[in-house]
Amino acid sequence: MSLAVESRGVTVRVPGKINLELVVGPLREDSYHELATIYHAVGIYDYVTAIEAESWSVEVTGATAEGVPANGTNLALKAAKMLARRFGVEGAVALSIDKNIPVAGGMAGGSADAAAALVACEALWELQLTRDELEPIAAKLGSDVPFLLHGGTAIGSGRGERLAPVLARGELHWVLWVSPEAGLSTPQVYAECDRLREAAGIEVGDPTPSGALVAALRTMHPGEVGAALRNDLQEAAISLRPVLSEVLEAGTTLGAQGAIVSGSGPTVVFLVGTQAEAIDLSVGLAARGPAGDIRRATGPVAGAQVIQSVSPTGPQNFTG
Ligand SMILES: C[C@](O)(CO)[C@H](O)COP(=O)(O)OP(=O)(O)OC[C@H]1O[C@@H](n2ccc(N)nc2=O)[C@H](O)[C@@H]1O
Ligand SMILES: Nc1ncnc2c1ncn2[C@@H]1O[C@H](COP(=O)(O)OP(=O)(O)OP(=O)(O)O)[C@@H](O)[C@H]1O
Repeated sequence: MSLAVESRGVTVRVPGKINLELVVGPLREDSYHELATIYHAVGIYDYVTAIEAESWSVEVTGATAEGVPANGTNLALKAAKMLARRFGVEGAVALSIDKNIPVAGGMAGGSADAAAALVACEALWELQLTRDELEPIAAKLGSDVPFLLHGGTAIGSGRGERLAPVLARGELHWVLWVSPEAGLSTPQVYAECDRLREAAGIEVGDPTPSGALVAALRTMHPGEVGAALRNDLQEAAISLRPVLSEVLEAGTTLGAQGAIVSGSGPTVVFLVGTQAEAIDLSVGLAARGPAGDIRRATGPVAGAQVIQSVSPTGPQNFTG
């Protein structure tokens, strides 16, 4: 995307995330669940451009734009306004979002756009803030937003907003099954998880990340990482969307080394060993799996990054 030269603007690229591990603890008094999660940013991107403007606005285009609000409820616009309020910025911005991350798909697309809007506006307004300094505002916008500021692979605790880096060298190859139906609501999936636990008489304690996954991430061996994937919301997502169990089974039968629902779903992700295996699995799933959009991505990738900045003196491009 390129900007008109007469306007000052910044474009940020931001990835979606999956949760390699999502251990859901008890419901807290503030209505959030205590979590132990391992976030992993994957190379499916939204692009958020912030241009100096007289009044606040947002427009949404791109492959997955349908259903995304182009008004004050858009999380990216909320993020830009919150940053302006916090630092006494008087101007406004016109945001445009080029959307490719599945919507309500469990890949934190709205959170990604919010993180991107913070990074874009911070650069546009020359606030000189570090990512760590943006984190408290990010956490107010949503539990997943701080992670999308950083990307990579990281442990999340608290309600998911407290981050610690994980040593993960190398690259993982993923095949994604994206639901052709509407997405799932995150609060509904958490509520279904509570309901299923209550019905089964299951009481959970404080969540802790499993050593097995952290150890597997040190070698990045796909068989070991695949065997250690865990998502406590998976059963709830399947309960609300039964086709997901067929999707998981189809990918496993076709040779995936790991198969898991992403976050609150309904996107399903499969881990394979190489790019060639990813192509083979995509072809097999498209031919024999339940109907869905099949995509490929690698991870980990960086979080929100400025890729272009335009001023009256001309554009400046950044690699990323
Ligand atoms: C499913 C995940 O994507 C896994 O990373 C996140 O936990 C959801 O993160 P998010 O979409 O940024 O969620 P938020 O916007 O903070 O919260 C939306 C709703 O999800 C539920 N929620 C979220 C996070 C959490 N730790 N416990 C919860 O129960 C709550 O009902 C909350 O009202
Ligand atoms: N910029 C945005 N992009 C996508 N959805 C947005 C945005 N702003 C607000 N929304 C609203 O948020 C809802 C959830 O969208 P999102 O794509 O973030 O879900 P998700 O990927 O399941 O989230 P998570 O994985 O963080 O639980 C959408 O249905 C939409 O109404």
